[in-house]
Amino acid sequence: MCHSLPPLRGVRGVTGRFGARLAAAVAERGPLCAGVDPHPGLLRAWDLPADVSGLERFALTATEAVAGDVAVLKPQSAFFEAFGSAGIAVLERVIAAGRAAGALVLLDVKRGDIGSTMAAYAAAYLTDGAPLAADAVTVSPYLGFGSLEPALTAARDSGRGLFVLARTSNPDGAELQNAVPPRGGTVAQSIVDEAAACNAGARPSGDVGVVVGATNRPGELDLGSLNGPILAPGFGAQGAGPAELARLFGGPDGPLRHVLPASSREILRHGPDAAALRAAVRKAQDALASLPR
Ligand SMILES: O=c1ccn([C@@H]2O[C@H](COP(=O)(O)O)[C@@H](O)[C@H]2O)c(=O)[nH]1
Repeated sequence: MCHSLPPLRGVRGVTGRFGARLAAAVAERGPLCAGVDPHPGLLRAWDLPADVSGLERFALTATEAVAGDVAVLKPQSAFFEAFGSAGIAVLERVIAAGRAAGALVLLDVKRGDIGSTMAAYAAAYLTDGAPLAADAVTVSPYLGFGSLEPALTAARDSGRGLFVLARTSNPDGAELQNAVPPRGGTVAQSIVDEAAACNAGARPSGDVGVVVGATNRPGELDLGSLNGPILAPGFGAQGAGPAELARLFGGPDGPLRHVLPASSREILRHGPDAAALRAAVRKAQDALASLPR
């Protein structure tokens, strides 16, 4: 797919590309990706009302507490969308506050549609000046990797990134993602290979990442040629720790240095106290520092 993209328009230098910006942020702050997931249960635990004022207090408190310490902040769009337009307005503020604090904001929206509609999603999330423009978004390739072309082009032309769902952290993903297509391999591997083609030759890393759950079994995927970031949700509340990350991504030629372990509830449950939230981030970062990169 990437071989057929039009040439880069050249509006940004190498330092403006997402892969380069991410590598610099990880070098400075470590690989942890902190999630902002305003679950109704967490709002209750923080003693906040289950309305948009509670959403706003929760999301901005979490963002202001942690965004200055992590390379990547990942708001989960679904929890904001649940409150309609007022929730989206809060999400816009979270994106702005996360970026102002120096984090790269990865908006977890998992969008995927036919190409013409995908172009509208690309305009919404990957275009300078759009109210919901983030540094990167999650996308679903399950309408065909080629359907992502408008997002791939928009991301590349604007210095943004994509994280393509490959082998997700939920147990239900296995049946579809480990299915074997007629040409062999697995569906998930074919997605990794398509992303790798987009990243070929990029230094220090490409702009097209994949999502591979930290909860998955080792040996299912060959990530050696990806040359791009790997978002690994499932670290923390879903049960994966540093040992699981090392088993899944470690080893002499393993892609551990490209991995962004993502944790939401395990950090957020320590709020609303900002110092406690920051301490939870530090604890996760310390645990990750023990991994070879
Ligand atoms: O495969 C995937 C893809 C995305 N997610 C998202 O990550 C967070 C995980 O939250 P935790 O509280 O750390 O479990 C959440 O926003 C998911 O939608 C994922 O879990 N798995």
